[in-house]
Amino acid sequence: MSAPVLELRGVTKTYSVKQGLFGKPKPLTAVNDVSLTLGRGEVLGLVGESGCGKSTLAKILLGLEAPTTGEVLVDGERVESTDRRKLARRIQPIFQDPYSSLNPRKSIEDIVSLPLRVHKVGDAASQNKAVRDILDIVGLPARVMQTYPNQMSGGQRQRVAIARALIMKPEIVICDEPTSALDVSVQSQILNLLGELRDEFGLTYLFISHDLAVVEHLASRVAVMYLGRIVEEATVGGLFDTPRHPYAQALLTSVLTPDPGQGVPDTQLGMEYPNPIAPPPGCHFHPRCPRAMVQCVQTAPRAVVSEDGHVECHLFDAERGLDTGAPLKPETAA
Ligand SMILES: Nc1ncnc2c1ncn2[C@@H]1O[C@H](COP(=O)(O)OP(=O)(O)OP(=O)(O)O)[C@@H](O)[C@H]1O
Repeated sequence: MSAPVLELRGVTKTYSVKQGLFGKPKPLTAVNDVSLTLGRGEVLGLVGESGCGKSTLAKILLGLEAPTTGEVLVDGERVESTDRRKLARRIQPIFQDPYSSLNPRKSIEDIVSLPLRVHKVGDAASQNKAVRDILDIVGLPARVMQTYPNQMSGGQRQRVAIARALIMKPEIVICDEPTSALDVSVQSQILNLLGELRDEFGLTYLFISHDLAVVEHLASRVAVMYLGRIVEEATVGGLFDTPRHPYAQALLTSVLTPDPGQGVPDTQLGMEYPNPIAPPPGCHFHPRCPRAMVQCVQTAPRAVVSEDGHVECHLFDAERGLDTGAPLKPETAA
């Protein structure tokens, strides 16, 4: 990988959450000690179920939230969330829902030119030309400039959102579920467009999705997130060939189910997603893991690839080395 353009070092974000009217505030760790790097021009996929912390991570990268601990570096330089203006020129978002992320009372020209006006880039004439140019690049005719979001289809609106993100010529684009509100046929058009734009402008993407099949389309590497932690990071090929973490294995199985796009069905993992205010002890995944061992209640095992290519979870004992433990749920143990 080339020198990282974006780096997260041990980033944690904890919110204080009150449960009920008289409940005492409790800490909720939305992002837990996450370290990631993105090389220039790379597409890193970030996958995980709803509530695992993907959007919080995106907000930290966009300077919309400050990490509780840890740091974000752009081109090796530490970024403070107070540097939001500086960050906006380099990192731009594309959000999930083009219906709610575009102001319905503003014309497309106003929406797309807003970043230029906020950052006082050029005069009115050059801003108008920049809007025409970027609309052309994302495949929209100049005549849409005077129309409003409600006069457009979902795919056209997402093209507008992409144009707005790119008008500042950012280096990094945080795509937070950019296609999940769109029809399947439109999804692939938008994914293709994002791929073309990346090639043309050398963009770096963090591509967030709950759907591994969508990530596979664009990303070269994938990070799998569970309860705020990155549980596995691999190349797309590596993850699809030999997923190590049992959660990554479950995600992959869900890609092969006849109802793609729905994340991991609860039925497959046996229970609902845990409450991040009271995460399970030991390995956070153990209550849902079909291969959990008794010891997983205390400690997270390591995934080890055996000589025949099988992935097994092993406990690590300083004296005995790697060892398999006793199954927690004998009835499901393979
Ligand atoms: N401002 C906040 N205050 C308190 N808790 C929050 C806040 N923002 C997020 N959370 C909690 O942090 C956890 C992670 O949320 P986040 O939105 O980052 O997850 P996600 O993976 O992006 O989910 P989704 O795909 O549903 O948006 C959730 O339990 C959420 O309720």
